[in-house]
Amino acid sequence: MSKVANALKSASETKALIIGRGVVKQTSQLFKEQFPTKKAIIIADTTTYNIAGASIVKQFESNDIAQESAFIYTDQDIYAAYKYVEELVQALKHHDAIPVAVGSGTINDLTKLAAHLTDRPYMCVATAASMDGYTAFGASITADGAKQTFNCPAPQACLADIDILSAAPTEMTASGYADLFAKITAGADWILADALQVEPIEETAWSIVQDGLHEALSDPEGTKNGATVAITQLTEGLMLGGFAMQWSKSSRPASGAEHQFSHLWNMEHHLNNGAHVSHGFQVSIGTLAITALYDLVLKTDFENLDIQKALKQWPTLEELKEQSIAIFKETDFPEIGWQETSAKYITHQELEKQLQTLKDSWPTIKERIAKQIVPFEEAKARLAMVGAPTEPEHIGITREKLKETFVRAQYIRRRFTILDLAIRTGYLDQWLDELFGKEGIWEL
Ligand SMILES: NC(=O)C1=CN([C@@H]2O[C@H](COP(=O)(O)OP(=O)(O)OC[C@H]3O[C@@H](n4cnc5c(N)ncnc54)[C@H](OP(=O)(O)O)[C@@H]3O)[C@@H](O)[C@H]2O)C=CC1
Ligand SMILES: O=C(CO)COP(=O)(O)O
Repeated sequence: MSKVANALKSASETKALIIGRGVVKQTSQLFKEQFPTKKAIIIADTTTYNIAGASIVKQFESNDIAQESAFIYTDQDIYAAYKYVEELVQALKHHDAIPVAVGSGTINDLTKLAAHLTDRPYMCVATAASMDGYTAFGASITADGAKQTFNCPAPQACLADIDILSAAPTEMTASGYADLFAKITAGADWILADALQVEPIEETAWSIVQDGLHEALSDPEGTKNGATVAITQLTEGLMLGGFAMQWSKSSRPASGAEHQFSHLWNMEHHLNNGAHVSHGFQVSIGTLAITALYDLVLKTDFENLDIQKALKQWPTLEELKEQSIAIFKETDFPEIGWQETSAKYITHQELEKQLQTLKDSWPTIKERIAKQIVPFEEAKARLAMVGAPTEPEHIGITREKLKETFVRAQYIRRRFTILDLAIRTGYLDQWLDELFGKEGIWEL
Protein backbone atom coordinates (compact mmCIF):
# COMPACT_ATOMS: atom_id res chain seq x y z
CA MET A 1 0.00 0.00 0.00
CA SER A 2 1.36 3.46 -0.86
CA LYS A 3 2.39 5.81 1.94
CA VAL A 4 -0.51 8.14 1.08
CA ALA A 5 -3.06 5.30 1.09
CA ASN A 6 -1.67 4.16 4.42
CA ALA A 7 -1.86 7.64 5.93
CA LEU A 8 -5.40 8.03 4.60
CA LYS A 9 -6.39 4.79 6.32
CA SER A 10 -5.27 6.11 9.67
CA ALA A 11 -6.65 9.64 9.13
CA SER A 12 -9.48 10.54 11.48
CA GLU A 13 -10.97 13.40 9.45
CA THR A 14 -10.11 12.94 5.77
CA LYS A 15 -12.00 10.00 4.29
CA ALA A 16 -10.95 10.34 0.66
CA LEU A 17 -7.99 11.76 -1.22
CA ILE A 18 -7.53 11.54 -4.97
CA ILE A 19 -4.23 12.55 -6.58
CA GLY A 20 -3.59 12.09 -10.30
CA ARG A 21 -3.69 13.51 -13.79
CA GLY A 22 -7.10 14.66 -14.97
CA VAL A 23 -8.81 13.72 -11.71
CA VAL A 24 -10.65 17.04 -11.47
CA LYS A 25 -13.26 15.30 -13.64
CA GLN A 26 -14.02 13.10 -10.65
CA THR A 27 -14.97 16.01 -8.37
CA SER A 28 -18.73 15.50 -8.63
CA GLN A 29 -18.44 11.74 -8.16
CA LEU A 30 -16.30 12.29 -5.04
CA PHE A 31 -18.73 14.90 -3.73
CA LYS A 32 -21.71 12.57 -4.22
CA GLU A 33 -19.93 9.69 -2.50
CA GLN A 34 -18.90 11.77 0.49
CA PHE A 35 -21.90 14.05 0.82
CA PRO A 36 -24.89 12.22 -0.65
CA THR A 37 -28.03 14.37 -0.99
CA LYS A 38 -26.14 17.47 0.14
CA LYS A 39 -26.03 20.83 -1.61
CA ALA A 40 -22.59 22.22 -2.53
CA ILE A 41 -21.09 25.70 -2.57
CA ILE A 42 -17.86 26.43 -4.42
CA ILE A 43 -15.47 28.74 -2.54
CA ALA A 44 -12.72 30.36 -4.60
CA ASP A 45 -11.10 33.66 -5.44
CA THR A 46 -11.19 35.20 -8.89
CA THR A 47 -8.00 33.43 -10.02
CA THR A 48 -8.81 29.97 -8.72
CA TYR A 49 -12.42 30.27 -9.90
CA ASN A 50 -11.13 30.68 -13.44
CA ILE A 51 -8.59 27.88 -13.04
CA ALA A 52 -10.97 25.21 -11.75
CA GLY A 53 -13.95 26.68 -9.87
CA ALA A 54 -16.09 27.54 -12.91
CA SER A 55 -15.61 24.12 -14.50
CA ILE A 56 -16.54 22.40 -11.22
CA VAL A 57 -19.74 24.47 -11.01
CA LYS A 58 -20.65 23.24 -14.51
CA GLN A 59 -19.66 19.67 -13.68
CA PHE A 60 -21.91 19.73 -10.60
CA GLU A 61 -24.79 21.15 -12.67
CA SER A 62 -24.54 18.38 -15.23
CA ASN A 63 -24.34 15.76 -12.48
CA ASP A 64 -27.43 17.09 -10.70
CA ILE A 65 -25.65 18.30 -7.59
CA ALA A 66 -27.67 21.18 -6.15
CA GLN A 67 -25.58 24.27 -5.44
CA GLU A 68 -25.72 27.63 -3.76
CA SER A 69 -24.18 30.43 -5.86
CA ALA A 70 -20.40 30.23 -5.72
CA PHE A 71 -18.70 32.37 -3.07
CA ILE A 72 -15.88 34.20 -4.81
CA TYR A 73 -13.46 36.44 -2.92
CA THR A 74 -12.88 39.41 -5.20
CA ASP A 75 -10.49 41.36 -2.97
CA GLN A 76 -7.14 41.32 -4.82
CA ASP A 77 -5.29 41.55 -1.50
CA ILE A 78 -6.95 38.54 0.08
CA TYR A 79 -4.79 36.69 2.61
CA ALA A 80 -5.34 34.34 5.53
CA ALA A 81 -6.89 36.90 7.87
CA TYR A 82 -9.77 36.41 10.26
CA LYS A 83 -11.93 39.09 8.61
CA TYR A 84 -12.11 36.92 5.47
CA VAL A 85 -13.17 33.93 7.58
CA GLU A 86 -15.95 36.05 9.07
CA GLU A 87 -17.10 37.10 5.61
CA LEU A 88 -17.47 33.47 4.58
CA VAL A 89 -19.13 32.49 7.86
CA GLN A 90 -21.80 35.15 7.26
CA ALA A 91 -22.50 33.70 3.82
CA LEU A 92 -22.55 30.06 4.97
CA LYS A 93 -24.94 30.78 7.84
CA HIS A 94 -27.86 31.14 5.41
CA HIS A 95 -27.83 27.49 4.29
CA ASP A 96 -26.27 24.13 5.04
CA ALA A 97 -24.42 23.56 1.76
CA ILE A 98 -21.05 21.81 1.88
CA PRO A 99 -18.19 24.17 1.03
CA VAL A 100 -15.87 23.01 -1.74
CA ALA A 101 -12.67 25.06 -1.43
CA VAL A 102 -11.03 25.53 -4.83
CA GLY A 103 -7.62 27.10 -4.38
CA SER A 104 -4.37 26.85 -2.49
CA GLY A 105 -3.31 27.54 1.11
CA THR A 106 -5.26 30.72 1.76
CA ILE A 107 -8.61 29.59 0.31
CA ASN A 108 -8.25 26.19 1.96
CA ASP A 109 -7.55 27.66 5.42
CA LEU A 110 -10.30 30.29 5.19
CA THR A 111 -12.80 27.62 4.17
CA LYS A 112 -11.52 25.10 6.73
CA LEU A 113 -12.11 27.49 9.62
CA ALA A 114 -15.39 28.91 8.27
CA ALA A 115 -16.77 25.38 7.72
CA HIS A 116 -15.84 24.47 11.27
CA LEU A 117 -17.43 27.62 12.68
CA THR A 118 -20.65 26.81 10.83
CA ASP A 119 -20.62 23.15 11.96
CA ARG A 120 -20.11 21.31 8.70
CA PRO A 121 -17.48 19.28 6.91
CA TYR A 122 -15.90 20.53 3.71
CA MET A 123 -14.07 19.37 0.64
CA CYS A 124 -10.98 20.77 -1.02
CA VAL A 125 -9.78 20.90 -4.63
CA ALA A 126 -6.11 21.91 -4.66
CA THR A 127 -4.83 24.28 -7.34
CA ALA A 128 -1.10 24.41 -6.52
CA ALA A 129 1.51 22.21 -4.82
CA SER A 130 2.47 25.23 -2.76
CA MET A 131 2.23 24.15 0.90
CA ASP A 132 1.20 21.24 3.10
CA GLY A 133 -2.00 22.57 4.64
CA TYR A 134 -4.56 20.83 2.41
CA THR A 135 -4.92 17.72 4.55
CA ALA A 136 -3.82 19.36 7.80
CA PHE A 137 -5.75 19.73 11.01
CA GLY A 138 -5.81 23.46 11.79
CA ALA A 139 -5.93 26.71 9.84
CA SER A 140 -3.10 29.26 9.95
CA ILE A 141 -4.89 32.59 10.20
CA THR A 142 -3.80 36.06 11.28
CA ALA A 143 -6.02 37.29 14.10
CA ASP A 144 -5.35 40.14 16.57
CA GLY A 145 -2.06 40.81 14.82
CA ALA A 146 -0.70 37.28 15.31
CA LYS A 147 -0.44 34.42 12.85
CA GLN A 148 -2.12 31.64 14.81
CA THR A 149 -3.11 28.07 14.19
CA PHE A 150 -6.83 27.67 14.86
CA ASN A 151 -7.95 24.17 15.73
CA CYS A 152 -10.34 22.86 13.10
CA PRO A 153 -10.72 19.59 11.19
CA ALA A 154 -9.09 18.76 7.87
CA PRO A 155 -11.32 18.35 4.80
CA GLN A 156 -13.43 15.22 4.59
CA ALA A 157 -12.41 14.83 0.97
CA CYS A 158 -9.55 16.28 -1.02
CA LEU A 159 -8.62 16.15 -4.69
CA ALA A 160 -5.39 17.22 -6.39
CA ASP A 161 -5.26 17.14 -10.18
CA ILE A 162 -1.60 16.91 -11.20
CA ASP A 163 -2.35 18.61 -14.55
CA ILE A 164 -3.66 21.68 -12.69
CA LEU A 165 -0.84 21.63 -10.14
CA SER A 166 1.84 21.29 -12.85
CA ALA A 167 0.42 24.30 -14.68
CA ALA A 168 0.53 26.54 -11.57
CA PRO A 169 3.24 29.23 -11.56
CA THR A 170 6.68 27.66 -10.98
CA GLU A 171 7.14 29.95 -7.95
CA MET A 172 4.19 28.25 -6.27
CA THR A 173 5.67 24.80 -6.83
CA ALA A 174 9.04 26.06 -5.54
CA SER A 175 7.18 27.34 -2.46
CA GLY A 176 5.73 23.88 -1.90
CA TYR A 177 9.14 22.28 -2.29
CA ALA A 178 10.56 24.69 0.33
CA ASP A 179 7.62 24.07 2.68
CA LEU A 180 8.35 20.34 2.38
CA PHE A 181 12.10 20.84 2.80
CA ALA A 182 11.26 22.60 6.08
CA LYS A 183 10.15 19.25 7.51
CA ILE A 184 13.85 18.45 7.83
CA THR A 185 14.54 21.26 10.33
CA ALA A 186 11.06 20.86 11.86
CA GLY A 187 11.97 17.20 12.45
CA ALA A 188 15.30 18.17 14.01
CA ASP A 189 13.46 20.53 16.38
CA TRP A 190 11.16 17.70 17.38
CA ILE A 191 14.18 15.45 18.00
CA LEU A 192 15.58 18.11 20.35
CA ALA A 193 12.24 18.56 22.14
CA ASP A 194 11.97 14.79 22.49
CA ALA A 195 15.53 14.28 23.74
CA LEU A 196 15.20 17.08 26.30
CA GLN A 197 11.85 15.68 27.50
CA VAL A 198 9.86 18.73 26.45
CA GLU A 199 7.62 17.06 23.87
CA PRO A 200 7.94 13.38 22.96
CA ILE A 201 8.03 12.31 19.34
CA GLU A 202 4.76 10.73 18.34
CA GLU A 203 5.97 7.79 16.25
CA THR A 204 3.00 7.50 13.87
CA ALA A 205 3.01 11.20 12.96
CA TRP A 206 6.79 11.15 12.64
CA SER A 207 6.69 8.24 10.28
CA ILE A 208 3.87 9.72 8.16
CA VAL A 209 5.84 12.89 7.44
CA GLN A 210 9.45 11.74 7.60
CA ASP A 211 9.50 8.27 5.98
CA GLY A 212 8.89 9.41 2.42
CA LEU A 213 10.44 12.85 2.79
CA HIS A 214 13.75 12.30 1.05
CA GLU A 215 12.04 10.62 -1.91
CA ALA A 216 9.57 13.49 -2.25
CA LEU A 217 12.45 16.00 -2.28
CA SER A 218 14.70 13.96 -4.54
CA ASP A 219 14.12 15.72 -7.86
CA PRO A 220 14.25 19.52 -7.51
CA GLU A 221 15.02 19.93 -11.20
CA GLY A 222 12.06 17.82 -12.32
CA THR A 223 9.92 19.70 -9.82
CA LYS A 224 10.99 23.02 -11.32
CA ASN A 225 10.22 21.77 -14.82
CA GLY A 226 6.77 20.56 -13.80
CA ALA A 227 7.60 16.90 -14.55
CA THR A 228 4.58 14.75 -13.72
CA VAL A 229 6.44 12.26 -11.53
CA ALA A 230 8.24 14.97 -9.55
CA ILE A 231 5.07 17.03 -9.03
CA THR A 232 3.20 13.90 -7.97
CA GLN A 233 5.94 13.03 -5.46
CA LEU A 234 5.96 16.59 -4.13
CA THR A 235 2.16 16.63 -3.81
CA GLU A 236 2.17 13.31 -2.00
CA GLY A 237 4.90 14.57 0.35
CA LEU A 238 2.87 17.70 1.11
CA MET A 239 -0.31 15.69 1.69
CA LEU A 240 1.64 13.42 4.06
CA GLY A 241 2.83 16.51 5.97
CA GLY A 242 -0.83 17.47 6.33
CA PHE A 243 -1.81 13.95 7.42
CA ALA A 244 0.90 14.03 10.11
CA MET A 245 -0.62 17.27 11.47
CA GLN A 246 -4.06 15.64 11.24
CA TRP A 247 -2.83 12.64 13.21
CA SER A 248 -1.23 14.79 15.93
CA LYS A 249 -3.94 17.46 15.96
CA SER A 250 -0.98 19.83 16.03
CA SER A 251 1.41 21.37 13.51
CA ARG A 252 4.44 20.11 15.48
CA PRO A 253 5.30 17.41 12.88
CA ALA A 254 5.50 20.00 10.11
CA SER A 255 6.52 23.29 11.64
CA GLY A 256 9.55 24.31 13.68
CA ALA A 257 11.70 27.39 14.11
CA GLU A 258 11.93 27.94 10.33
CA HIS A 259 8.15 28.51 10.29
CA GLN A 260 8.42 30.96 13.18
CA PHE A 261 10.59 33.15 10.93
CA SER A 262 7.86 33.18 8.31
CA HIS A 263 5.04 33.77 10.78
CA LEU A 264 6.91 36.67 12.38
CA TRP A 265 7.51 38.31 9.00
CA ASN A 266 3.79 37.94 8.24
CA MET A 267 2.93 39.54 11.57
CA GLU A 268 5.33 42.39 10.80
CA HIS A 269 3.50 42.83 7.45
CA HIS A 270 6.69 42.18 5.54
CA LEU A 271 6.50 43.04 1.83
CA ASN A 272 9.10 42.67 -0.91
CA ASN A 273 8.87 45.65 -3.28
CA GLY A 274 5.30 46.15 -2.10
CA ALA A 275 4.25 42.54 -2.73
CA HIS A 276 3.46 39.68 -0.31
CA VAL A 277 6.07 36.94 -0.15
CA SER A 278 4.64 33.43 -0.32
CA HIS A 279 4.61 31.18 2.73
CA GLY A 280 7.02 28.74 1.09
CA PHE A 281 9.47 31.44 -0.01
CA GLN A 282 9.65 32.84 3.53
CA VAL A 283 10.01 29.31 4.86
CA SER A 284 12.85 28.70 2.37
CA ILE A 285 14.93 31.46 4.00
CA GLY A 286 13.81 30.36 7.48
CA THR A 287 14.90 26.81 6.68
CA LEU A 288 18.33 27.90 5.48
CA ALA A 289 18.77 30.12 8.54
CA ILE A 290 17.87 27.29 10.90
CA THR A 291 19.96 24.78 8.93
CA ALA A 292 22.97 27.09 9.35
CA LEU A 293 22.25 27.19 13.09
CA TYR A 294 22.03 23.39 13.23
CA ASP A 295 25.40 23.14 11.48
CA LEU A 296 26.84 25.20 14.38
CA VAL A 297 24.98 23.16 17.00
CA LEU A 298 26.55 20.02 15.57
CA LYS A 299 30.00 21.58 15.97
CA THR A 300 29.38 22.50 19.62
CA ASP A 301 30.80 20.41 22.38
CA PHE A 302 27.82 20.25 24.73
CA GLU A 303 29.49 17.47 26.69
CA ASN A 304 31.54 20.26 28.28
CA LEU A 305 28.68 22.73 28.66
CA ASP A 306 29.19 25.11 31.60
CA ILE A 307 25.75 24.73 33.17
CA GLN A 308 26.32 27.27 35.95
CA LYS A 309 27.28 29.92 33.39
CA ALA A 310 24.14 29.18 31.39
CA LEU A 311 21.97 29.41 34.50
CA LYS A 312 23.36 32.86 35.34
CA GLN A 313 22.03 34.35 32.13
CA TRP A 314 18.59 32.67 32.38
CA PRO A 315 15.98 35.28 33.37
CA THR A 316 13.59 35.07 36.27
CA LEU A 317 9.92 35.11 35.28
CA GLU A 318 9.79 38.82 36.19
CA GLU A 319 12.81 39.59 33.99
CA LEU A 320 11.31 37.54 31.16
CA LYS A 321 8.11 39.56 31.41
CA GLU A 322 10.06 42.78 30.96
CA GLN A 323 12.08 41.41 28.03
CA SER A 324 9.15 39.87 26.22
CA ILE A 325 6.98 42.96 26.52
CA ALA A 326 9.85 45.26 25.48
CA ILE A 327 10.64 43.22 22.35
CA PHE A 328 7.28 43.77 20.62
CA LYS A 329 6.51 47.17 22.16
CA GLU A 330 6.34 48.96 18.83
CA THR A 331 4.23 46.32 17.08
CA ASP A 332 0.52 45.60 16.77
CA PHE A 333 1.06 42.34 18.72
CA PRO A 334 2.55 43.64 22.01
CA GLU A 335 1.16 40.82 24.19
CA ILE A 336 2.30 37.78 22.18
CA GLY A 337 5.89 37.67 23.47
CA TRP A 338 4.85 37.38 27.08
CA GLN A 339 1.91 35.11 26.34
CA GLU A 340 4.06 32.57 24.48
CA THR A 341 7.36 32.67 26.37
CA SER A 342 5.69 32.49 29.77
CA ALA A 343 3.90 29.34 28.54
CA LYS A 344 7.24 27.62 27.91
CA TYR A 345 9.16 29.15 30.80
CA ILE A 346 11.00 26.79 33.13
CA THR A 347 12.60 27.62 36.48
CA HIS A 348 16.36 27.71 37.07
CA GLN A 349 16.10 24.36 38.78
CA GLU A 350 14.25 22.80 35.86
CA LEU A 351 16.71 24.33 33.42
CA GLU A 352 19.63 22.88 35.34
CA LYS A 353 18.09 19.42 34.97
CA GLN A 354 17.39 19.97 31.28
CA LEU A 355 20.93 21.14 30.54
CA GLN A 356 22.32 18.17 32.44
CA THR A 357 20.27 15.88 30.18
CA LEU A 358 21.68 17.70 27.17
CA LYS A 359 25.21 17.29 28.48
CA ASP A 360 24.83 13.62 29.38
CA SER A 361 23.02 12.60 26.21
CA TRP A 362 24.86 14.85 23.76
CA PRO A 363 26.57 12.07 21.73
CA THR A 364 23.22 10.37 21.07
CA ILE A 365 21.36 13.63 20.41
CA LYS A 366 24.11 14.78 18.08
CA GLU A 367 23.94 11.54 16.13
CA ARG A 368 20.16 11.80 15.74
CA ILE A 369 20.36 15.41 14.55
CA ALA A 370 23.27 14.76 12.19
CA LYS A 371 21.22 11.99 10.56
CA GLN A 372 18.23 14.32 10.16
CA ILE A 373 19.83 17.55 8.90
CA VAL A 374 20.79 18.20 5.28
CA PRO A 375 23.92 20.38 5.52
CA PHE A 376 23.60 24.07 4.62
CA GLU A 377 25.39 24.03 1.24
CA GLU A 378 23.41 21.06 -0.02
CA ALA A 379 20.12 22.49 1.23
CA LYS A 380 20.93 25.79 -0.48
CA ALA A 381 21.83 24.09 -3.77
CA ARG A 382 18.60 22.08 -3.83
CA LEU A 383 16.40 25.05 -2.97
CA ALA A 384 18.19 27.13 -5.62
CA MET A 385 17.66 24.39 -8.20
CA VAL A 386 13.90 24.35 -7.64
CA GLY A 387 13.76 28.16 -7.92
CA ALA A 388 13.22 29.00 -4.24
CA PRO A 389 15.00 31.99 -2.69
CA THR A 390 18.31 31.25 -1.01
CA GLU A 391 19.42 34.70 0.17
CA PRO A 392 17.37 36.86 2.54
CA GLU A 393 17.62 39.75 0.06
CA HIS A 394 15.74 37.62 -2.51
CA ILE A 395 12.61 38.15 -0.42
CA GLY A 396 13.44 41.68 0.72
CA ILE A 397 14.85 40.73 4.11
CA THR A 398 18.09 42.51 4.97
CA ARG A 399 20.86 40.65 6.77
CA GLU A 400 20.30 42.90 9.79
CA LYS A 401 16.64 41.90 9.83
CA LEU A 402 17.51 38.23 9.45
CA LYS A 403 19.84 38.48 12.45
CA GLU A 404 17.13 40.23 14.44
CA THR A 405 14.67 37.48 13.47
CA PHE A 406 16.88 34.84 15.10
CA VAL A 407 16.33 36.74 18.36
CA ARG A 408 12.66 37.66 17.97
CA ALA A 409 11.16 34.53 16.41
CA GLN A 410 11.14 32.35 19.52
CA TYR A 411 8.94 34.92 21.29
CA ILE A 412 5.94 34.31 19.01
CA ARG A 413 5.33 30.62 19.71
CA ARG A 414 5.51 28.41 22.78
CA ARG A 415 6.82 25.50 20.68
CA PHE A 416 10.30 24.39 21.80
CA THR A 417 12.84 24.65 18.98
CA ILE A 418 16.55 25.07 18.37
CA LEU A 419 16.09 28.77 19.19
CA ASP A 420 15.12 27.84 22.74
CA LEU A 421 18.16 25.59 22.97
CA ALA A 422 20.35 28.48 21.81
CA ILE A 423 18.95 30.76 24.50
CA ARG A 424 18.89 28.23 27.30
CA THR A 425 22.51 27.18 26.73
CA GLY A 426 23.59 30.83 26.36
CA TYR A 427 25.06 30.19 22.89
CA LEU A 428 22.80 32.39 20.77
CA ASP A 429 25.07 35.46 20.66
CA GLN A 430 28.16 33.43 19.87
CA TRP A 431 26.41 31.57 17.04
CA LEU A 432 24.98 34.80 15.61
CA ASP A 433 28.47 36.30 15.67
CA GLU A 434 29.66 33.35 13.60
CA LEU A 435 26.81 33.58 11.09
CA PHE A 436 26.90 37.37 10.70
CA GLY A 437 30.52 38.12 11.60
CA LYS A 438 33.62 38.20 9.43
CA GLU A 439 33.51 35.40 6.84
CA GLY A 440 30.18 34.23 8.22
CA ILE A 441 27.42 33.10 5.83
CA TRP A 442 25.68 36.47 6.07
CA GLU A 443 28.64 38.73 6.97
CA LEU A 444 27.34 42.16 7.89
N1 LIG B 1 -3.08 25.00 7.66
C1 LIG B 1 -1.83 24.64 7.52
O1 LIG B 1 -1.37 23.68 8.12
C2 LIG B 1 -0.95 25.41 6.59
C3 LIG B 1 -1.31 26.63 6.14
N2 LIG B 1 -0.50 27.36 5.32
C4 LIG B 1 -0.94 28.69 4.94
O2 LIG B 1 -1.23 28.74 3.54
C5 LIG B 1 -1.07 30.07 3.08
C6 LIG B 1 -0.17 30.11 1.87
O3 LIG B 1 -0.70 29.35 0.86
P1 LIG B 1 -0.08 29.34 -0.61
O4 LIG B 1 -0.71 28.19 -1.28
O5 LIG B 1 1.39 29.40 -0.54
O6 LIG B 1 -0.51 30.71 -1.22
P2 LIG B 1 -1.94 31.36 -1.43
O7 LIG B 1 -3.04 30.38 -1.24
O8 LIG B 1 -1.97 32.59 -0.64
O9 LIG B 1 -1.91 31.66 -2.97
C7 LIG B 1 -1.02 32.58 -3.50
C8 LIG B 1 -1.56 33.03 -4.84
O10 LIG B 1 -1.55 31.94 -5.74
C9 LIG B 1 -2.67 32.04 -6.60
N3 LIG B 1 -2.96 30.70 -7.14
C10 LIG B 1 -3.37 29.58 -6.51
N4 LIG B 1 -3.41 28.54 -7.37
C11 LIG B 1 -3.01 29.03 -8.57
C12 LIG B 1 -2.82 28.46 -9.87
N5 LIG B 1 -3.06 27.17 -10.09
N6 LIG B 1 -2.41 29.26 -10.88
C13 LIG B 1 -2.18 30.58 -10.67
N7 LIG B 1 -2.31 31.18 -9.46
C14 LIG B 1 -2.72 30.40 -8.45
C15 LIG B 1 -3.71 32.69 -5.80
O11 LIG B 1 -4.25 33.59 -6.70
P3 LIG B 1 -5.32 34.66 -6.46
O12 LIG B 1 -5.24 35.19 -5.08
O13 LIG B 1 -4.96 35.69 -7.47
O14 LIG B 1 -6.53 33.92 -6.70
C16 LIG B 1 -2.95 33.47 -4.73
O15 LIG B 1 -2.84 34.83 -4.99
C17 LIG B 1 -0.46 30.86 4.23
O16 LIG B 1 -1.45 31.61 4.88
C18 LIG B 1 0.08 29.76 5.15
O17 LIG B 1 0.19 30.14 6.49
C19 LIG B 1 0.68 26.87 4.87
C20 LIG B 1 1.10 25.62 5.28
C21 LIG B 1 0.31 24.79 6.16
O1 LIG C 1 2.66 26.22 8.07
C1 LIG C 1 2.46 25.15 8.60
C2 LIG C 1 3.13 23.90 8.15
O2 LIG C 1 3.67 24.06 6.87
C3 LIG C 1 1.53 25.08 9.73
O3 LIG C 1 2.22 25.32 10.85
P1 LIG C 1 1.99 26.53 11.86
O4 LIG C 1 1.24 25.96 12.99
O5 LIG C 1 3.38 26.88 12.22
O6 LIG C 1 1.27 27.61 11.15
